[in-house]
Amino acid sequence: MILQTEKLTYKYPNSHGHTAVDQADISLHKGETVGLFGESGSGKSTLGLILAGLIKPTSGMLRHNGEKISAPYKGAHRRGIQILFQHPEISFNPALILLKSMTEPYNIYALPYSYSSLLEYLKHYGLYEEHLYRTPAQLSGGELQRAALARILAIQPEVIVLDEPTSMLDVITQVQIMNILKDYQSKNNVSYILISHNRILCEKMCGRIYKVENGVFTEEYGRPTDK
Ligand SMILES: Nc1ncnc2c1ncn2[C@@H]1O[C@H](COP(=O)(O)OP(=O)(O)OP(=O)(O)O)[C@@H](O)[C@H]1O
Repeated sequence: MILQTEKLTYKYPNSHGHTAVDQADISLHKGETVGLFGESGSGKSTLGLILAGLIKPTSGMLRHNGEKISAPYKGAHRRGIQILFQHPEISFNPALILLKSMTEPYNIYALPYSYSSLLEYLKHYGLYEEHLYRTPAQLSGGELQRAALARILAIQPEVIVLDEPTSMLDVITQVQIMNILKDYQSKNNVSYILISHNRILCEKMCGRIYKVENGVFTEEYGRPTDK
């Protein structure tokens, strides 16, 4: 089991007692895609933020590869669990050109790269030299989301939380992103948590689905994946 939660609970400090995530028991295996499906406000993104180590649960426990972890993650946990947001701007410093943002993970994790290897790598994401000298505001939503994904995959995480990764994109870019994710998973055995209010997408991508209603996560079995 790569990720497991036990009675994970979260109440926002200003929420007057409302429980955003209510004793969630979630499990994720290596190479698996699990869906979190539910209406707006049901608690999906909050659980995603907890799993990614960006907020600390009010109570409950989270394990990564059997080891108890708590935010902010460090070392292998930090590198191993990543999140792709619906709005990729969140992940980029607005003042930096893309070249600076793209080299960041290589520098943080001391991974080898060269300018030409970076250019070659980015080609697979439909990004070219011309894009590297623009700031996030000078890139389209689709380009920025592909850059966000390229940046995450460069560090070879074990788990990626995909929080509505395609809902702001046109259909062609949606398909591109989903194909990159599927292809990467088949080669690297990465695990995904797919957060979506789109039942069809969840059923297409996920082996298992948790239905989310008012903070309560209930496991359902979706159709087998078509990987
Ligand atoms: N920063 C915050 N402060 C207080 N309450 C919040 C905050 N963020 C979310 N909430 C509340 O927590 C609950 C769960 O929100 P969450 O964003 O996790 O839902 P969601 O299922 O991801 O919704 P969506 O599909 O619209 O993104 C909602 O009632 C929401 O209003």
